[in-house]
Amino acid sequence: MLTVEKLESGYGESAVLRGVTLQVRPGQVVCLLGRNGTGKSTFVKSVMGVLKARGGTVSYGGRDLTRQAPGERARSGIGYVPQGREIFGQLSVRENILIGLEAARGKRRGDDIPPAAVERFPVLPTMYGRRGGDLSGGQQQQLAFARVLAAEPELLLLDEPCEGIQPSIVDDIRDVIRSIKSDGRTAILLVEQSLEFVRSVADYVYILEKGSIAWQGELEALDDETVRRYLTV
Ligand SMILES: Nc1ncnc2c1ncn2[C@@H]1O[C@H](COP(=O)(O)OP(=O)(O)OP(=O)(O)O)[C@@H](O)[C@H]1O
Repeated sequence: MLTVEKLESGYGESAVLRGVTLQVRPGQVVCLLGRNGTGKSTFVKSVMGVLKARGGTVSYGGRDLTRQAPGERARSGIGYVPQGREIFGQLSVRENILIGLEAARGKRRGDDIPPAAVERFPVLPTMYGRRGGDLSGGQQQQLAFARVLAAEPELLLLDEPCEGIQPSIVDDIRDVIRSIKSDGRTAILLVEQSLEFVRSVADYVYILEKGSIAWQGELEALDDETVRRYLTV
């Protein structure tokens, strides 16, 4: 469903991605690993179109999205939870979710939050009136998920969703990812540092090094030697 071919991207003079090819199939959980600074976030941003690709192609469901704006990609069914969550701190929890819905569907249809947004986060409806900025880190991460799940995406891009979050909430996020996976309607491309977390959710793994894919394979093939070679710091 998502096919990225020979993607090149970077900032100013510096080239970060030098021809990255990756695929995500329907319902799959694909993890992108790599040491710090290898370009994992750059990759996800380029897939979403937040950062312009300098070469290569991004296609989704057979459509070439390479030159589409992020909003267009969202309307095609791609949901993005950025690193650092990017909650609107001054807006209420309800507004944060409705804005996600509006962004993905073009315009707002009333003020109803669809059940799909919050069914996995029972705490959120009890906080609809609170400011996003007043939530804890873990609650903000749940809100960031709810904001994209509201539009029922077919592909979810998750950039380090467990970063800076306490262990009990990490377990909750793992449960959410597993529940999305078992529904089988939404594929996930996950950037994650914790190998233990990756082992508990992934189907397929790609490892980035020096701007290109150094290793790829089924989760079961990710052995200690590969981890030492490409991931140990
Ligand atoms: N806005 C930016 N402007 C210039 N350089 C950037 C910018 N964002 C990232 N970089 C550089 O691009 C490279 C890749 O960064 P990126 O954040 O994609 O890596 P990452 O693999 O996601 O790292 P981490 O695991 O630390 O989040 C790094 O050298 C980083 O310093």
